[in-house]
Amino acid sequence: MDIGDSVIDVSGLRRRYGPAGDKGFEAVRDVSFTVARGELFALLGTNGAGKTSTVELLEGLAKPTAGEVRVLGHDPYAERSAVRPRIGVMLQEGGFPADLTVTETVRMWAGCTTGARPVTEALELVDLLGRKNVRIKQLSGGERRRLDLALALLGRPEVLFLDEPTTGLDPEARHNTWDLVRRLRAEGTTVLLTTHYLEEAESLADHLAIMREGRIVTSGTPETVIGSYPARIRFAMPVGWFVGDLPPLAELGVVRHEEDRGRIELQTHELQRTLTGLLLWARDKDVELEGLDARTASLEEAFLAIAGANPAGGPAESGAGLAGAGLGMDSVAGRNA
Ligand SMILES: Nc1ncnc2c1ncn2[C@@H]1O[C@H](COP(=O)(O)OP(=O)(O)OP(=O)(O)O)[C@@H](O)[C@H]1O
Repeated sequence: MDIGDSVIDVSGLRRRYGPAGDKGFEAVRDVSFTVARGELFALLGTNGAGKTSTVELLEGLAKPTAGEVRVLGHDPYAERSAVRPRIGVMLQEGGFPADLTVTETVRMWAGCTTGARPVTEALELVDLLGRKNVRIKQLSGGERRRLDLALALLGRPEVLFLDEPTTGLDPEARHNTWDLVRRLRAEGTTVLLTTHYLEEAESLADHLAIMREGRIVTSGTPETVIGSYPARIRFAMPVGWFVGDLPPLAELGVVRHEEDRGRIELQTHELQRTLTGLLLWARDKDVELEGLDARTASLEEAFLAIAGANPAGGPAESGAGLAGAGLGMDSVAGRNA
């Protein structure tokens, strides 16, 4: 990646809460990544993995214990006045005065924002125009999230930080938010997103990183992260036939297989080769593989294997995974290229 093109540069980032030693807690441990201009980067991880602690450092809300952050070429903490007008921040908890109406809230925010969008435009973007005279305390949780987003977008930011933007939204509002984020990205906005919705990351992200216990344990494009986990082929063994009757599984490219009461699952990194071998065998033997189902791994499977406390099924030897702990995005993505 051309460094001149990057909008967010994070290197060796650490964040400790409390004092050094056992009494403190290091929530971010040697995190490095780069986000290019116009890209959507998703930070994923289980509860407590360190996503918000990391994003707050990028937003300039706290000073790193160690390491470097550059947003639009500046230190967002030390040079806050240079960075703040160019970024939009949607925090997990907005916290607005409960008695103000939606319009009053946006107007108040616009008063502190350089080059703010008109109130109507901001509310239209997030589908809240119909609720403009409603008081904050009467909004639903999902409507408050959308108001948070409207405020983050008010100053037409070059970089947008979205911390779990669709939590609490119904499916329609979530899809509308995704469309809006896609539109903003198409207009050149760089977006850093944290989310627990893997479908959201899979569908929106150009690059993603999965954190566990304060570290990035894997990163790359959604395709490379998913591609390092095996595809699965499932079928019922024909009556009278056994796994041992199949061609040697290693020759078919199978890396692992399981059998449960006649149901077979083959795992492979070469889905086409394995499937072809299996189907040719079935044709030669003139048998039907009932319930045949072949699919690549999903981001959810990869996530559970990587970020979960109880990893199941490992990454490809050459792929991303726990072996990548502590590596920055480029080095891990490079291994998957
Ligand atoms: N102010 C604080 N003081 C001490 N520990 C904290 C503080 N804030 C967060 N932590 C701890 O740091 C760790 C990382 O928290 P963080 O909120 O960054 O995780 P997260 O990945 O954003 O989680 P979630 O998905 O639940 O929002 C957690 O163990 C949390 O308890």
